[in-house]
Amino acid sequence: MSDRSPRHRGPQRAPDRVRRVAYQVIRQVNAEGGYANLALNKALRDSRLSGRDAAFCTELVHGTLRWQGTYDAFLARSVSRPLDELDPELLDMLRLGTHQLLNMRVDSYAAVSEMVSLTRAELGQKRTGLVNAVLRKISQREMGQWITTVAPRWEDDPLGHLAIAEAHPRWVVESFDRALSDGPGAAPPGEAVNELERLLVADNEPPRVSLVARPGLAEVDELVAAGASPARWSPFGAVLEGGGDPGRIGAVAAGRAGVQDEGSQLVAIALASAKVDGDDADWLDLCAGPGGKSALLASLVKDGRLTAVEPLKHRAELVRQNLRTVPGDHKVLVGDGTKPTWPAGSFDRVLADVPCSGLGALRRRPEARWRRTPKDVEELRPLQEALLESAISSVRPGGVVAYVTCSPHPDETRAVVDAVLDRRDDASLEDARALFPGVPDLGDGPDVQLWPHLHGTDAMYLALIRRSAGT
Ligand SMILES: C[S@@+](CC[C@H](N)C(=O)[O-])C[C@H]1O[C@@H](n2cnc3c(N)ncnc32)[C@H](O)[C@@H]1O
Repeated sequence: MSDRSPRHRGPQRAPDRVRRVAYQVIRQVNAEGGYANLALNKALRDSRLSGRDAAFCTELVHGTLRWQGTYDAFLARSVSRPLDELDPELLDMLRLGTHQLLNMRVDSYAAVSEMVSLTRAELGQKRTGLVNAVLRKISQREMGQWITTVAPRWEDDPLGHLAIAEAHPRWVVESFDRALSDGPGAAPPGEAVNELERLLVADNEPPRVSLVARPGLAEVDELVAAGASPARWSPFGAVLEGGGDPGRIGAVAAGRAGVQDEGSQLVAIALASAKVDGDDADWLDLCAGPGGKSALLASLVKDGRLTAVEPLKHRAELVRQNLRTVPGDHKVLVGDGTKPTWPAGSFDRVLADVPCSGLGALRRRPEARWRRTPKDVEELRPLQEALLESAISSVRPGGVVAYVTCSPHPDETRAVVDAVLDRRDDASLEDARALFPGVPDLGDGPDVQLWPHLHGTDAMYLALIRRSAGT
């Protein structure tokens, strides 16, 4: 590990290598719209950081990106100009320093001194004075004191307080509050805000690595023998409690098992286990890329086939790769799910796992919460409705559709389902809760919302819709 003590070095010493890699990754993510996980993995490989250095670098990158909106509120009180007048590269430097000072056990003197060296190397000597002065101000208070200083009081504005204290944009906090107050599995009156706090805290914890043993190809026991523990509810799931690279497990390397959140497994299993009378050999995955749910559905369809649709070629290729080990006559179509190339009513079961804001998977993508906007949700709505319409038209009378999102935002979940079902007289909502055997806290139904703080899964939403003959 690098020597992190500045005391034995001269004033012009080289910056710490680990912090430099972390800073460059943060810049790439914030300046170029990159994904933290991809950029970090590449940077760790290229710089050959491993062990404790890699862990330190990961915490610097993930923590800084996850908390950056909150840190900006602190920095706004510590810089004499409005933050949007600061150069973005300087702002990222200040955020990285703030994270070390307030959220990591790095000695204040070391953190400031390291950030001054890094600023000199990356941004030039002229910027070091400002970084030194601002970070010294930040170091004068602890995290809790900063929150008390800048956040609205809980008593006056609990959502505004939580937005700062738990690092989520306010509009996201408000949408989660709506979902928890009157969505499926709503908290009892008066409890919603406490539950909201538990959700936001859970969103700030990196998830455990969750695996799926593809039915017929691998057994959970094989994953357990490789060090995983059985998942709580998915009969095909397992969890790598201590983390680590899942690729080292033979079944994963061979594509007989995969990495998949337990919530994603549960919604696919729910669709596969809904009661359907008569023919049951043709299943459709209407929005398939990258194909995690396709692979699970294809290994569950008995004596039948899955058709997987995905408009983006490179994602359709990922679906093909995910299906390569699953026996059967499965098909991948590159196309638009709203423009079916198959006759209406051709399928017995349809999954519409529609493109969404991804607000249910914030644990996985530290930068995502600050990048999404309410406009994204608004703009996705017509596509979500069109895909659900198409899914219902694609299923035969008596067959079922699962409308799924990895977002709990009510405008992407119930609002879409209600709008589409209001327009149709040939489909109705069914209670889906019985399709999640043993899973607690599913509320009053009929739709199902899973939550990170209650189920340890991504916040997956499922509505089960049955097609009737119509009038
Ligand atoms: C939430 S992801 C699906 C995840 C996938 N079911 C899985 O488990 O791996 C949504 C997918 O829908 C695709 N998509 C976007 N527009 C579409 C359209 N018009 N028709 C079908 N799929 C679409 C996106 O490219 C994306 O791959």
